Amino acid sequence: MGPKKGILERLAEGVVIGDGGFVFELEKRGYVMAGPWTPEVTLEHPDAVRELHREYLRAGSDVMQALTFYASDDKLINRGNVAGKKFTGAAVNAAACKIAKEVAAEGDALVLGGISETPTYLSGGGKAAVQAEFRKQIQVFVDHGMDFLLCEYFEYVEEVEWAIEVCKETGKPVASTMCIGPKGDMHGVPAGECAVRMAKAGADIVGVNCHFDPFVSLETIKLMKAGLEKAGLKPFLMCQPLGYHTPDAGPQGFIDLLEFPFALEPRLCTRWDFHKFARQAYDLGVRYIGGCCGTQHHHLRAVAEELAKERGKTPLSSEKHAPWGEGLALHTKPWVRARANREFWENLKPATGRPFSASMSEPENWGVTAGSKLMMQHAGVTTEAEQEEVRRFKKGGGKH
Ligand code: MET
Ligand SMILES: [Zn+2]
Repeated sequence: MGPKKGILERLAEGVVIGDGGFVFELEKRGYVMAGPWTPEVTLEHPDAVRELHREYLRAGSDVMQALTFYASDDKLINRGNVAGKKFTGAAVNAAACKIAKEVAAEGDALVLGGISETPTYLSGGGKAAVQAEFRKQIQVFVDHGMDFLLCEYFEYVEEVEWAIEVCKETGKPVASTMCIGPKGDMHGVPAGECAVRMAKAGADIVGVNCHFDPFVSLETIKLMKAGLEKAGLKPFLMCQPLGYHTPDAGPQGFIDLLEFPFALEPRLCTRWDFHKFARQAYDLGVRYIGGCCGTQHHHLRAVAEELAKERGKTPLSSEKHAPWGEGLALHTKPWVRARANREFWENLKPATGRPFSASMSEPENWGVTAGSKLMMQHAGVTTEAEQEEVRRFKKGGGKH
């Protein structure tokens, strides 16, 4: 085998599959604490991290993203290091890089080092202080020869511009995803403008991660794409959404849902939702497709199976998963065998099994929030005239 193809080459040739949600999955498995969400697990339980990388590789993931989320010193020291631990960003990040490289070598995957928003920025620290935090992390990625860099989970475009600037100093390809929805960043900068600013700062790949479901995230990508086209910019597009449905979320996404983070399971997307997402993302021109919080092995495998033709290969774990549920043809019960087909799974509207489960956690907002259009469609309000009526009703404080 010759040298590995780089990320930009792979994106130019076809579609790249990202990874799933590490901190969320490892929280459920007992290795990460919800609240700080910091990844000391790379030092405390490296095997748990290694196993999750392997699961994603088996699902078709082309990139082993080192588990470096929130591993800046300012975050670890002030809001991480649970139970008196004294791990530094450098130590956590170095361990993460080592594990990612080890598993990547078991396949043909690239390795990626990522930085995310900092408490220093959120508490009003200036550019120099914020960039100093990033520089420490990025030095570790350079020392470990990571293939490319990612700025992910930024709520403010100004901070991600500073992040991209530091990443560019390395000469490595840079990807950049903000955790924003169709309403834009937390200062109200529109999504299209955020994309343009990320690209102008030098990002080769731009898009969104986290905070919103696959379909709301694609709405944001559409706005980003329109902004980029208008500005004559052509970075690759990237989308790593939640594995949860969030049509009722406001501008800050799932963080504000009452179920965040411990009762989101009834909102979990199915693998069939991810088939649909992968197709829509691909058709929209998104070439880097993965997942964030809540996404698991089977979501990524669904992306890889949906795009098997485009990629010219199926994931390793398809060995145990016939397309569209066809493995059920071997079931002993005839009524289950009847579900061994695409039509059945594509058209199924899964129940929650909870007699008092509302479809929206804050149904009173359903005409006015980010995904309101989708919510209305779910609720059967399909024509533009009906939707307008709902909007008017909601704006009038519910008075008809
Ligand atoms: C809260 S977003 C977390 C992103 C990170 N890549 C992870 O999956 O853990
Ligand atoms: Zn996430």
